[in-house]
Amino acid sequence: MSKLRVAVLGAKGRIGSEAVRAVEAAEDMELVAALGRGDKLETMVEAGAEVAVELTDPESVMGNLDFCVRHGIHGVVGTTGWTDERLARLRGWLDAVPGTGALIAPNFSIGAVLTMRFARQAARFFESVEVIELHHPNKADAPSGTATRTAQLIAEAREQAGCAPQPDATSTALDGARGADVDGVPVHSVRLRGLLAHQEVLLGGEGETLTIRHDSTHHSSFMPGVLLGVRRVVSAPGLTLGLEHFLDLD
Ligand SMILES: NC(=O)C1=CN([C@@H]2O[C@H](COP(=O)(O)OP(=O)(O)OC[C@H]3O[C@@H](n4cnc5c(N)ncnc54)[C@H](O)[C@@H]3O)[C@@H](O)[C@H]2O)C=CC1
Ligand SMILES: O=C(O)C1=N[C@H](C(=O)O)C[C@H](O)C1
Repeated sequence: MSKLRVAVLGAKGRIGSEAVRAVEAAEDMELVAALGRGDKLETMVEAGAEVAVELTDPESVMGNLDFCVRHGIHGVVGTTGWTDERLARLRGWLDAVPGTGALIAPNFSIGAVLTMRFARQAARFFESVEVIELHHPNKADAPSGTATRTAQLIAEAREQAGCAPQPDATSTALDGARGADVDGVPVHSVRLRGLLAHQEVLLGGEGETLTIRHDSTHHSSFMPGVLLGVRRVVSAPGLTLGLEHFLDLD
């Protein structure tokens, strides 16, 4: 069986270095390029990469994906900073190169994917819902990509179910006290030394609350999802948003 030829972009970063180790350890994959900032993307083409695992930063990701798609290299993308406009641009590039696929995974860990799924399921049954994400203080963006996606999924579910806007009688507040508003869902970001990646979804109704909490305590939590993405993206042309599409969830 021939091995999948994989490149990692952002190979010296916190998650990128873990991905390099995971790809090297996978029996069905060969790491053919491990690129850091300033390295030439052409190296991937010369090395015959079939899939690029993109783990850089929001400033770099679009240029890297543009290059990958133009060269028929599939993308498995964990980098954050996605907007509707960016997703539409990526879809356009993928449409122009039929057969090429890209997975955008706001979170590669199974627990985080399930948190998003459970939050979406629960959202319509409660009057109130807020998201708290907690990360290490070196994280560049806030809110996290996972929290943003979680809030979007909650908002979609509530809109489909015809839920009323959340009750909130706040009439005066310090800037930021009520968090960021993501499609009507308050999202609060904590940055704390000692943490890695954590999220709570708080749901409240009359006389009860439900808390869904997920903790990634090591970057290894993301690796089964990264490897699954690499294996599946080669036969999933176009844009796949969320690892859940590659998991057999109900
Ligand atoms: N989807 C997921 O499950 C996860 C996503 N992330 C996301 O991955 C991204 C990276 O996170 P960290 O590793 O913590 O950051 P980091 O800052 O430790 O690593 C990023 C690396 O990318 C490099 N880089 C920047 N531009 C580049 C370019 N054009 N080509 C090649 N390398 C380049 C940087 O020099 C750095 O070494 C962030 O957006 C983060 O939110 C992080 C963990 C899990
Ligand atoms: O920067 C991180 O660390 C993480 N980034 C992703 C995000 O923004 O959601 C995934 C995970 O939370 C870790």
